[in-house]
Formats: sequence, structure tokens, C-alpha cells
Amino acid sequence: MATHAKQPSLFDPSILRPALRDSLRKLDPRHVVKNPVMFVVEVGSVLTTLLWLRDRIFHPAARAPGWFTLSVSLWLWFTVVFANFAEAIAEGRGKAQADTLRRMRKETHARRLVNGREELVEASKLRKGDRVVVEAGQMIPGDGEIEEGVASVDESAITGESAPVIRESGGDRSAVTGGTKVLSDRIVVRITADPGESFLDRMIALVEGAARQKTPNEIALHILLVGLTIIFLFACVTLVPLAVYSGIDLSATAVVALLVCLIPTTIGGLLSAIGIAGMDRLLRKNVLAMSGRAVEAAGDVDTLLLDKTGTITLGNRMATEFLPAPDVRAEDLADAAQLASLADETPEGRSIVVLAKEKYGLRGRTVDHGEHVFIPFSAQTRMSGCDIGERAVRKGAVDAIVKHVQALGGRVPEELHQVSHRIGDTGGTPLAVCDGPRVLGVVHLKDVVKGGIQERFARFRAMGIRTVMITGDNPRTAAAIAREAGVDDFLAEATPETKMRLIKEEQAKGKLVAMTGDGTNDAPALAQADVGVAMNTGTQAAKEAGNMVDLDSNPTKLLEVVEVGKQLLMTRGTLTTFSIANDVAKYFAILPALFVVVYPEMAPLNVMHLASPFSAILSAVIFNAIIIILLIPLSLRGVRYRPLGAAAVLRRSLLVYGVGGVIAPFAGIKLIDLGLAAVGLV
Ligand SMILES: Nc1ncnc2c1ncn2[C@@H]1O[C@H](COP(=O)(O)OP(=O)(O)OP(=O)(O)O)[C@@H](O)[C@H]1O
Ligand SMILES: [K+]
Ligand SMILES: [Mg+2]
Repeated sequence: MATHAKQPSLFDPSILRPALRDSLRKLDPRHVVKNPVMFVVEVGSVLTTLLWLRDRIFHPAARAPGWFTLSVSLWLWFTVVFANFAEAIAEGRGKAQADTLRRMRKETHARRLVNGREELVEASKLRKGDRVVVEAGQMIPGDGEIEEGVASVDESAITGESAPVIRESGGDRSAVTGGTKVLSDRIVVRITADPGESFLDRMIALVEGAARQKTPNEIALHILLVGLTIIFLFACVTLVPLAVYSGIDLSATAVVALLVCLIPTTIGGLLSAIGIAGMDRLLRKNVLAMSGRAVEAAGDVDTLLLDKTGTITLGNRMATEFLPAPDVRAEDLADAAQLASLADETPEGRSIVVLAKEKYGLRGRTVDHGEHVFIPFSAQTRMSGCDIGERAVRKGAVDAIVKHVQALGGRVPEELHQVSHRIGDTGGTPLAVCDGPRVLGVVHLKDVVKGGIQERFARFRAMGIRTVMITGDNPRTAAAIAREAGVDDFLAEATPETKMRLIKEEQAKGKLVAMTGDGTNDAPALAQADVGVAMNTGTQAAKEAGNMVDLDSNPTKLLEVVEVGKQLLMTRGTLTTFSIANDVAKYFAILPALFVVVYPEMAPLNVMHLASPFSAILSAVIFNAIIIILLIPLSLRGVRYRPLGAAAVLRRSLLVYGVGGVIAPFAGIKLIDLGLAAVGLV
């Protein structure tokens, strides 16, 4: 997908041209009215245009020369167009991607199963609940869950990643996406989305911005901007009697121009572009955010919950050793462990079967489904196993097996705890094995902490974010891995319920919580978290519960999500500071120029020595419009983010953008004034 394409330059012609067209179309008052500050400017543009026409037609004893009224009017129109352009160009980048995605949504046929027979139908006719067969070389016709089979799938259409991925029925990797291609084997898929509601459809709507709504923060900022606009409206209106009293001929055009210079047009014009660009930046990191609100929440996250296995560690836990109980032969332990794992398709289960084969030559077992009853692993029981005849073999977390054995009236040897503690302290996972009430020993599962993870957690700490590892594993293993990885805290022996409880507790303390997950049993927690990032490989339930989907299914992607969120908040904050500082400075730049004619005492304030009052006002209006264009790249790219504490970042940006915002207008207006004088306009 286009998300992996090199970041296009900000002003790529293919985006620039439609954006220019859009910025004129967006002059429609019904669009502009959604942005109150810009609406005031548009009303001002219409008003000054009418004033100019009136002067041309009726030649009254005009207070302002025609060239002045016309120039101000034109630059006010430019101001609105520039703001529209900022928004259009931010949207344009998503629109280009949506087009790429649409082209990909080719019409395909589906092999629908009806009463055990296949029939060929158009993919667009598939409904929820339909079952379809897909074989090697064919396109998956719709979103769904695999009911039967395993297949390798090329998902590059969605993720941009060309390496095939394995999708299989049963586990947490059973979801498939319409538009991806089966490379090997045969699967039966149960369709989970009606036409028009597929992942690809939603993705198109999202990147196009069609689904975008103002976030609560944006609404709050809008209200602030409207407040400022009203205050300045009063300030400008009261200036009129003051001017009359002082004998200054203040034209209506001048009052409108002054008003536009004072209201926060810079941030008002860039606000929506900043929001759109934030979601776009996330998309470039292959994360689909379902709402702008989620991106903002990511920028304010206090606590981050992460899984141990597969997130902090590599996740393919391998059996490395059988450690039998005192009166048990190692071979018998290996035999029982293998029996308990024959149907266990988890990496743990498979590795146990292999180790027993390698070490003790245990192979050639046939599985008889009449005789063997397999008990699959679940996060609640934390055990799995097999019943065959008299035997009931179980393997699982040590505390779970201990409870199980005690419930059956068995005795737990002291050595079991010693051995498990030893394994746990090295960061390994001890799996206890029992046959009925008899404890047979422990299997040592080894897992490896991912490379570079310490640096990632150090960055989180620098941002002031607390990281908590949650795991179903025992406290000793958890503590060892937590120490090695450098997380701040951990929760061991967790079940899906305790995960959920932890999130609620944090939220009750007023914290914003983020988490990643992929399983159906992560879904409630993903929905509860303020930022829930679901893995694209995860189940349908997980993807629907979260408010973001990571197409790369990389659990440590949260770090980048948080950074993009912070960058969005900072960009908006700094540009607001800059905009308001700018407006205040303009007030002091223009007023002395207007009044110095009648109040020579104001001369020391008139530091700018502008050519004339008309020139002062026109220069300010031009500066006011141009600054929007100049700040578009910064709004789209975002201010550079450094992982410092929130207070330090704020102090720094207030200083840079506040002081910069005060100085810029003086320099800018003076330059424009000199330019106007040079071309002989004033
Ligand atoms: N296939 C399995 N059969 C039996 N027991 C298992 C199996 N897989 C894991 N266990 C045991 O159950 C415990 C809990 O597993 P669970 O998947 O809930 O957590 P985890 O994988 O250890 O950590 P995380 O929550 O980070 O994924 C494991 O620590 C292990 O002791
Ligand atoms: K302004
Ligand atoms: Mg697990």
C-alpha cells in the first residue's frame, strides 16, 4: 500500500493541483462557517469588496483610496484561500492513498459453500455468515475468520509488507482481510462483514478523512478562538468613536483589516490541517487510527500496559530441559509432557513434542481422536493436557498445577517449588506436569528478551510514561524479565479479568491508559483502555474493540503512536502560542502608526516608522495572510519531538514560539512595508 511509499514531498504537484482547486471550492460559506475565525475573515472579504465596488460606482467622498480598499479586500480573500489550502493539502495526501486502495479493490469472485456444495458468486454479494473456500493463488473475497485450515497469505496489499504470513483457524491469528491473497493451501473462511463495511472500506474512509470529526480538544480550542474573536471585535468597534474623537479618518476597510489582523487567524486557519496531518503521520507508520481523539489521547498517555510473551520477549518459548520430580524418571516426564502436548499448537506445546523426540527418541505416536481427549490451553485455567483411558495428563503454570493436584488429593513435593524458582529467576517459564494427582516434574521453557527493548523503555521513562508488564506467568519469571527489560512495574499471574481491573484502577486515578493486544480475550481491555492498539493479525473482536489497528502487528509500535500523539499536541500548542503572540504584537505595530499623526507624543512607540497608516494596515494584512502559507509545512510535518518531561517541553516551546511570535510581525511588517514603498504602491 501507499503507506510504505517514501513520504511524498509536502508540495508534490499531484497533490498541489487538486488542493488548489479544493481551496477555491472550500470558499463556500457553508464550509467556512464551520471555522468561525475564518468565517469572520470571509465576511470581511465580502464587506471590503462591496465597499470597493460602492466607491467605484458612486464615487462618494471616500475615506480611503481605491487601491487601498481593493488591496485589503484581495488579501483578505487570499487569507481564507490560504487557510483552505492548508486543509486541502493535508487531506490531499490521504486522498491519494485512498485512490490507491480503491484501485486495489478489484471485483473478484467467491466460492461460496451452500449445503456443502460450492457456487460461484460475485464477492460484493457476500454477506455476514457466508462460508467461502479459498485456495492457493486466489484472492480472499471478504473479511472473515478462518474456520478450517492453515494458509500462508500475502497481505502486502494492506500492510505493504511482502513477506507472507501464516493464518490459521482457532488461535489469535485466524482473521483474514478481503483483498489479500492466499499463497498456499486451502482454507474455509466465515465472512464477518457485510458489503461496504469491510476493513478496506473503513480504511479508505479513514485515510480520506471522510470519517473525521472534530475532537473534543479541537472543539475546546475553537471555543477559545471564538472568545478571542469576540473580544477583538469589541476592541475594534470601540476604536471607531476614539478615532472620530481624535479626528482620524478611520475607514470601514481599515477597521475590518485591523480586526482580521488581531483575531487568531493563524491557528484558526491551520487547526484542521494539524489534526489531519497527525492521523496521516500515524498512517505512514502503518497505524490506522479510528478517530482523531485516539491520536490525541495517545499524546497524553500516562500508563502503558504491555504483554510479556511476544511483546517484551520474542515469544517463541522453547522447551529446553525436563526436570523430573525425585522419584520420577526423566523419560517418563518427557513422555507425559509430550502426550499432554500432542494437540497443543502453541509454540510451547510444539517445542515440548520436539524436545521429547530429540532427547528421548519419543516419536511415532499416533493420535486416536476416539481415545485421546485433548484439553486446550486457556488463559483462565493456564493448563492444557490430554485424557487417555485411566490417565489424565496436565501441564501448565506451576500454581495452576499445584491447585489441580491438591484438589485431587495429591501431594506436592517441595522440590517442585525449588526447581520452579530457579527457572523463574533466570527469566524462564516453568511448566509443571502431572498425571492425575501425581506431580511428574517441570519443563523449562526459555524465552528471550527482544533486542533494543531497554532503550525503548528508557524513552518512555524520559517522556514521563509508566510502563507496566502484565503476564499470566509467575511472579519470579515476571520479576526477572521486568528487570532485564527495564519496565517500571509488573503484574504476574494475570487473567483477562485482572488486566481489565488494572486498567480501570489506573483510570480511576485520573490516568490515561494505553495497551496493545491481539486476542479475543484482550478485547474488553482494548475497549476499556483510552488507547487500544489492536494487531492486524489479531482476531476480529480485538480489531473492533480497539481504536487503532497496527498493520505491522508490532506491539512495540505503541512507542511511535505515543510520539505522534505528543507531536500533534505540541504542534497545536506551539502554533496557538505563536498565533496569539503574533496578534498581540500586530496590535502594537499598527496602532502607533495610526495615531501618531494626531498624537505626536506616541512617536516613541512608533518604532516601526512605517510609510503611512495605509501602508501599515496593508502590510499587516499581507503579513497575516502569508504567515499561514509559511506555517503549512510545519503544521503538516509537526514540530520536532524530543523525549523530555512535559513541563520542560512546554517551557521550551513557550519561549521559542512565544518570543518568536512577538518578534516576527515587527520584522515581517517592516519588510513588507519597505517592499510596498519600493514598488511605489504607498
Ligand atoms: N500451551 C500451554 N499449555 C499449558 N500451559 C501453558 C501453555 N502456554 C502457557 N502456559 C502457562 O500458562 C501461563 C499463562 O499463560 P498466558 O498466555 O496467560 O501468559 P503468558 O504467555 O505467560 O504471558 P503473556 O500474558 O505475556 O502472554 C504461562 O506462563 C505458562 O505457565
Ligand atoms: K490574525
Ligand atoms: Mg500468552
